[in-house]
Amino acid sequence: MPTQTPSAPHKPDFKTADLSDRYDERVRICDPIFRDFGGQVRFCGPVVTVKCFEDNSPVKSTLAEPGHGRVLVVDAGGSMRCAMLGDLIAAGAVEQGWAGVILYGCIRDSRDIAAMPLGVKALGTHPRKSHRRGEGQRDIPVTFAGLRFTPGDEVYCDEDGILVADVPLDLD
Ligand SMILES: O=C([O-])CC(=O)C(=O)O
Repeated sequence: MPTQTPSAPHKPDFKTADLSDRYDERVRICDPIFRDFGGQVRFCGPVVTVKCFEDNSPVKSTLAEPGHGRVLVVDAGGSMRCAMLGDLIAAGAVEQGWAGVILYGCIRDSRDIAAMPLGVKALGTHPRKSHRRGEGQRDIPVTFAGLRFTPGDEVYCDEDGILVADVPLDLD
């Protein structure tokens, strides 16, 4: 067993395809609009949500908190006009033990983020940073890519996509 720091997310073995077959109508599946940018493609954990548009203040502040293996789901309105996550915030998320980020928007510093042990699913990349005016909401249900994410849902991500359940799934 590799040694993990206390805050490092547990990395379970699963395939979303198998979970879809096994749990069928008990799980919801995201429209396939995301690309993988993180060094960790398979990740899962309880959902924390933020909603913000071209202002990444709540992304930065939330990922600076202890992650406890959770996944930050960001409804950034699908903006393709700036990046809501870059290498510094992502490195902080790794440090704090977040399992990953699902971002309905763009990232930057993608080469650096690809080398980090963090799951990152996003729409694309953009060189420009976002505003930071302290605007946005946290811990509310968010809807994008055909799915509603509610804080406390469990999300499962891999190369094939994003699957959401109301309760943790038995992965054995
Ligand atoms: O600071 C930002 O807004 C995004 C960024 O570039 C980083 O996280 O390094």
